[in-house]
Amino acid sequence: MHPVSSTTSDNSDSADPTPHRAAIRAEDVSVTYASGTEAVKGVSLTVPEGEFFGFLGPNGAGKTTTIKAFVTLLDPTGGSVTVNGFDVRRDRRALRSSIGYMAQETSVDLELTARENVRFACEAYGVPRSERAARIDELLELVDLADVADEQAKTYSGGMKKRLDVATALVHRPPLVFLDEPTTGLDPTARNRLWDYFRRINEEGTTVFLTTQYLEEADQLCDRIAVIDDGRIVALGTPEELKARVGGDVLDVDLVDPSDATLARAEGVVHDSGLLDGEGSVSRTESGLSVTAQRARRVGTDLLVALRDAGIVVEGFNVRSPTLDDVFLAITGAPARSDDEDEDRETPDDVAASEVAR
Ligand SMILES: Nc1ncnc2c1ncn2[C@@H]1O[C@H](COP(=O)(O)OP(=O)(O)OP(=O)(O)O)[C@@H](O)[C@H]1O
Repeated sequence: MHPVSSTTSDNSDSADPTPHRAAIRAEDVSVTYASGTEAVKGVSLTVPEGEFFGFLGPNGAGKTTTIKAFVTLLDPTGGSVTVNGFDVRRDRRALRSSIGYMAQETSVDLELTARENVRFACEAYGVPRSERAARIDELLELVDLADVADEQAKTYSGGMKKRLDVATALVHRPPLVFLDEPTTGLDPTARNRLWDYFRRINEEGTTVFLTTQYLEEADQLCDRIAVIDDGRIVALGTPEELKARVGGDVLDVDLVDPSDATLARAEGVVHDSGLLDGEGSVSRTESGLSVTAQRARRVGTDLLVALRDAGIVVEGFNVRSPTLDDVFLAITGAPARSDDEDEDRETPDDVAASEVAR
C-alpha cells in the first residue's frame, strides 16, 4: 500500500498472517542541540507495522526530540533512521507524506472551522479533490466533531482541538502516525475519548508511535513500551514484561505515623524479619512502605504482625500486582509524574467549549 524498501521486509513470513515489516527502524540515534544539550543518546528501536508503540518518559527525557528526528523536523547528530522504508536524511519528502504527525502543540487554525481545518489539511497533503468532501465528513465523524464542524475552532475546548488535530493528521490515510503527548493536560473524560480513537485507528491497521508521560496511557494502549530516561532507553518490552521485571507482587503498608523515624524503624523490621528470604525491595511512599517481593502475598500477614509487635501502628494495607509506576520506580529510581501534577487541566470537554469561549 505504501512504499517499503527491501531492507524493511526482513521477516515477512507467509505462514504468519501478521505483517511484521518495520514501520520504524532506528539505530543508535543521537541528537545534540547547538546549546550542547545531549537530548538523545544512542536510541535504537524497531517498530513493526501494525504495532501500537509507546515511548514513555518524564519531562525532558528526550521524547519530543526523538519524535522530531523520526519525522524529519530535526537532523539526528548520529545514527540512522528509516520510517516506512524512507531514510530521514535522504528521503524527507516521501517520508513526510507517508506519515501522520500530531505535535504537542495544536496545529489547528483557530479562526477556521473544523471542516475548514480538515479541508486545508487535505489540500496540503494532496488528497484528490474528488475524495475530499467524503474524507472530511468521515474524519469529523470519527473524532465526534460532526455536530460542531462549522463552528470556529476557537470556540472548542482543549479536548476538541486535540481531536481536530487527530483528524488533520489522518487526512491522507497514513499507515503510520506519530502522536506526541496527545493527551497531556486533558481531563480523564477527554483523554478516554482520544484513547478510543487511537485504539480504533490502530485496530484498522495504522501503526501508532505515541509519546507519553502517563503510565496508565502506555499501559492501556501500547503493545510494547520503551522507557526513556535522560536520552537513553532504559527498558523495552510489553507492559507485562516490564511489570515482571519488578520481581513479584507489591505490599503497600500505610502507617499512622509515616515520619522519617518511624519509616526507618519499619524498614528495619521488614529487613530483620527474614520473611523475604533475602530477596525483594522496600521503598518509602508518602504514607508508609511498599514491599516488593515474590513472597509478598504469602508473607504479607506475617510482616504486618512483625510491625505490630514492634509497636508500629498500621493504618491500612494492600497486596497487588505491580503497575508501570512500580516499573518506573524500579528502573529509574524516581517516581514517574503523577496525574496530580497536571497544572493546566482542562475542564471536561463535554462541557461545550463554545460556551466557554462565547
Ligand atoms: N530546541 C532546543 N534547544 C536546546 N535544548 C533543547 C531543545 N529542545 C529540547 N531541549 C532539551 O533537550 C532535552 C530533551 O527535551 P525533550 O523536549 O525532547 O524531552 P521530552 O521528553 O519530550 O520532555 P517533555 O515531556 O517536557 O516534552 C531537555 O533537556 C530539553 O531541555
